[in-house]
Order: sequence, then C-alpha cells, then structure tokens
Amino acid sequence: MQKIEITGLNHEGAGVGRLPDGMVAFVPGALPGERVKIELSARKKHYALARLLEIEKASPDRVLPPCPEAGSCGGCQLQHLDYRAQLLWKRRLVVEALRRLGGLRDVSVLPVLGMVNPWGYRNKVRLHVADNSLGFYRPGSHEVVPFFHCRLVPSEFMEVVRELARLLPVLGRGPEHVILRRGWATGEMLLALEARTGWTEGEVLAGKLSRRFPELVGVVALPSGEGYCETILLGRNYLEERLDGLRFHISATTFFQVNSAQAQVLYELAAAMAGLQGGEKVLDAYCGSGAIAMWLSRRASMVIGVEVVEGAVQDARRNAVLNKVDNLRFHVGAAERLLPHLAAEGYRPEVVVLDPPRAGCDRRVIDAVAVMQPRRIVYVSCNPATLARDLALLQKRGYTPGPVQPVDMFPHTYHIECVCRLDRM
Ligand SMILES: C[S@@+](CC[C@H](N)C(=O)[O-])C[C@H]1O[C@@H](n2cnc3c(N)ncnc32)[C@H](O)[C@@H]1O
Repeated sequence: MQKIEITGLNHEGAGVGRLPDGMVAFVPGALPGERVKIELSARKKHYALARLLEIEKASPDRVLPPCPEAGSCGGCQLQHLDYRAQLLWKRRLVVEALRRLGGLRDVSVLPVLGMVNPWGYRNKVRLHVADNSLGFYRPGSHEVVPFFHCRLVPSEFMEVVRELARLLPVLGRGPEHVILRRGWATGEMLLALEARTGWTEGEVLAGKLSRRFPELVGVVALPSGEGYCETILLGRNYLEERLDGLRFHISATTFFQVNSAQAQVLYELAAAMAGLQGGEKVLDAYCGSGAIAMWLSRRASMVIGVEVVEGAVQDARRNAVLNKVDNLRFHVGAAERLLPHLAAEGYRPEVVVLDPPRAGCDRRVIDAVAVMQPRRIVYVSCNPATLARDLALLQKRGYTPGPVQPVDMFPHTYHIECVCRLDRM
C-alpha cells in the first residue's frame, strides 16, 4: 500500500499520479487534487496500474455515484465526478489532443454540449448472460456484474432485464448475450437473443415477455458466432425511431447512435456546419445506416453514402424508401477503396462528411477527399486523438479547421464526440 497525489486524469478517465520512484501510475476512480492510498496491480515498463484503496483527501468535484456498481461493471468511468466537472474535463481532453497530437494551437474548442438530464440516455445495451445472471463483464475478467441498477438506461429496460433474469433459470441453457434496444421517440423495444443453435426455448421466452411488455415490438434469435442470420421469434425484426421528423427502422445489430437525444443535437450541428443551400452534391463517408445522409438530403441535390457494413446499407436504403427520399445513393465498401475510385471518376461533391470509427480516417480517404476538392468538410469524430491527427492532415492539404464543438453523447464515461467544419483555403 502506498500514498500518492493525483494530478490529472488520463484519456480513459483514470486518475494520474506519480509513485515515490517517479513512475506514472493510473488509478481508476481517483480524481485530480486527491490524496489516495493505492495498491499496485501491475507494473509495466513505463507506467503502473493501481487499485484505489482509500481517499485521504477528496476532490470538491467528487460526488456519490448513484449506481452501486459504478466503477466495477466497466460501463461508467466517471460517475464519481460531478457532471459539470465531467464536461470541463472532456473539453480539456479535446484541447490537449489537438495541441499535443495535432500541433493545432490555433483551433478553438467550444464548451461541451452536455445533457440537461444525463441519465437514462442509452437506447441500446448488449449484456452477457452467465449463471442465469445478465450484465457487463467486470473490467479485466469474464465475471458478469449483474445489471440491476444501471442508471444509464431507461427504467423500461431494467424491467425487461429483471424479467429476463427471472425467466432464464427455468429456460435451460439460454442465450449467451442479449441485445435490448428502445426507440427514444417511439418507446418501441426490440430484443435479440444471441444463442447457440439448438436452443429451442426462445419462442416460449418471447411469448412470456410480450405478454408483460406490450411495447416489445419484436424478439429475434441471432445464432452466436455464426454470422448474421436472424430468426424472428415474435413480431418484427426492427423497431422504429424518429428524429426530427425522420423515421428510422433499426434492427438488432444496425449501427445507430446510442444516445438518440444527443444524436439529434449532433446531426443538427453537422447540418448547420454543412451550410447547404439545396443544390449541392454531398458525400457522407462512413455513413452507417444513413442517418446523417438522410438529414442532409433535405437540403442537397444528391447525397452519396459510403459504408463497409452491408447490413447497415440495407437499413439505410430501406430508411430512404420509408422517408420517401429519392436523392440518396449508397455504396457498400471500404471508404479507403471506394473514395479513390470516386475521385478518379471525377466525382466532385461540394461538401464531404467524414464520420469514421475510433481509428479515424485512412490516409487514402484523406488523399481522395483532397483530390475531390470539396469547398467544405464536416468531420464528426468519436476519438479526439484521431480527430487531431486527421485535422492536421487535412490542414496540410489546404483545409482550415473551424472551432471544434464537443457533444457529450456518453455522460459518465470518458467518451466524447466532436464536430468540426473545415473550409478550403
Ligand atoms: C461512427 S459510425 C458513423 C455512422 C453514421 N454516420 C451515424 O451517425 O449513424 C462509423 C461507421 O463507419 C463504418 N466503417 C468502419 N470502417 C469503415 C471503412 N473502412 N469504410 C467505410 N465504412 C466504415 C462503421 O461500420 C460505422 O457504421
């Protein structure tokens, strides 16, 4: 056991301090300004990992987490930090990434757009099932922490989860995972049971649940480890979500932003930054199930979406039909393969939207966009480190980044989403 002073938070929300020998130690659950007793759990070459044993001097920003499992289930990293302080820390995280990793000293970072009520926001969870218990894995283990108190999901989820936990013991070797989704605007719920083939009690389970939960519009079985081939056990294989007058049919595995309320904020910002007048060609790279493309199609002449997951593009096409949008086209394939082709064929959109996964954009995507010469790029990012790298690369290719607007899509976790507009110099 040793005592250390915590001086900062790392990018995953763990407290950072120095051991007496000068080595940096990461302490999940500790906050800057605190003096804590710790126990080392691992010593690596350049840093150590430690467990928090006791807080001798607490930060004024420390709050009592409402969830008794906070810190142990792996879902939240920051419930013990006051929400306003979380937003300040997330802004600093973005500032530091831009300066340190992108060398972007002149790019300003606006205050984070947080949530008025930062609880109950998740519209999707995927839970592990083991020993008739449902939950997330305890970090670094395969031990399931029961999911009975989660404050990040709506209370309706918890009722289904409690009923599932009650029913599983009588249903034999049941599913290995369950996915639960809920439409924020519609209240519709969809349940997917990921089970080995041969599990036959799915329909019984679906029937029992639907009698208790009329808002459960569908239950599907997904064979685990066998690719995408679902069976409908009850109702339909999608739920409906609505954002800003647009309808989205979302299946169990479709990518859709997990926080619908903040997705609306994010998409409105992206649309405002795109500044469309109505006649522009728009490219939406990494388009998922086409939400941004659909949003922008209302003020563009034609939008092309590019996405590597075929199922997501199928959903995107279905949603375009559902919304009677006919100025949208989707291409299935890796952006790094398709964008250079589009550029070589002479495709020249006025606006390009980039919304890559955490790894950021492949260099070939950046180069292809530079060839297309759009007058504007809207970059949506879920990782400040790759945002910093890619903004710097785009700047070298003649695009000036405007202010970065962070949006808190995941309160109480270390995640932060950002939107930034770049204009051709
Ligand atoms: C952050 S999501 C953005 C989704 C969408 N813009 C939205 O808001 O719903 C990133 C998307 O990029 C897709 N993706 C990942 N790697 C890709 C690649 N190399 N080429 C094209 N799409 C990719 C993922 O499947 C995912 O749908």
